[in-house]
Amino acid sequence: MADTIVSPKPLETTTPPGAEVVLSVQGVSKTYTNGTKALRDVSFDVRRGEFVVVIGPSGSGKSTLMRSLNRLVDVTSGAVLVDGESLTKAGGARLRAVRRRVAMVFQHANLVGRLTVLQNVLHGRLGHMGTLAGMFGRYTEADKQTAVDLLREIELGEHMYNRAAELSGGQKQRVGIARAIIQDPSVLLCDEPIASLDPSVSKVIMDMIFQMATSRNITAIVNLHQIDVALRYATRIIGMHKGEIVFDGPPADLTAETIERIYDTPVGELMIGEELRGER
Ligand SMILES: Nc1ncnc2c1ncn2[C@@H]1O[C@H](COP(=O)(O)OP(=O)(O)OP(=O)(O)O)[C@@H](O)[C@H]1O
Repeated sequence: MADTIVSPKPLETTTPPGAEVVLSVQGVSKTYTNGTKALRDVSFDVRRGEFVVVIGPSGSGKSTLMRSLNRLVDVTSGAVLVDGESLTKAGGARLRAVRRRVAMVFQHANLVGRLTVLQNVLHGRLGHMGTLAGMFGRYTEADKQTAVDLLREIELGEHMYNRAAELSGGQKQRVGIARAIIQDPSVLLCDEPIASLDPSVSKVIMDMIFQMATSRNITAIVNLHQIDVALRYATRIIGMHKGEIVFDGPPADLTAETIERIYDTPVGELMIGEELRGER
């Protein structure tokens, strides 16, 4: 697979200098029950408005990290703070409140196929509603209007009453993004959002994630396999290797040497686009 869907020129960053920390990962380790150490003492802070891309070879712990940030995975030690509140220690209603601030876009969108596109977007509001109201789908008029507006923004307005199962892969992912955005999160997690899409659709999806997050000042953390895409969009890149962070900095600092350290492979043997081989 040639991973050259966009040229490696970083977009303008909108990160305000000195913005507040919205996500703090403090000494996080994760050992699965089979003994695999997926994360080893991982620490970093992310500020409002940053667009962070996490790269690393298969098995380096990117998905485990992502899933630790919304507690789909319980960490073995360390802490994750969202807007200063502990996600790792919270339980019950507090946990629900903290998780509400973290939205996720999945590789396969994870929509409910038998429901309409509009209902799928509205699902992003469930965390804000009481159990009964959520069970009976009693969304507020404001929520419904926001969902319709978002669907128009992502150019799926005419499909809002279609069943989600009828959409293409790229359209489903757009709905997944709208569902995450309507949650009004502080942090948007995207776990390999373009891994199952072709290059032209991938560009549309990455542009959409970037635009929707940065225009709303939502901090985004995106797992990607494609280094050239990471360089194009990221305001900051985190490189993982065997469960550890081995690079954390701006795209301009990602040298060929660093790429080799992250992937444990000579740059010439990686499919990263010609520009990156000679010039970095
Ligand atoms: N549920 C699990 N139980 C046991 N081991 C797991 C589990 N999930 C992941 N692992 C292991 O943890 C390590 C990190 O996996 P993870 O999926 O986080 O890596 P990744 O960088 O996201 O990989 P990929 O790019 O292939 O998705 C790997 O060795 C993996 O086999």
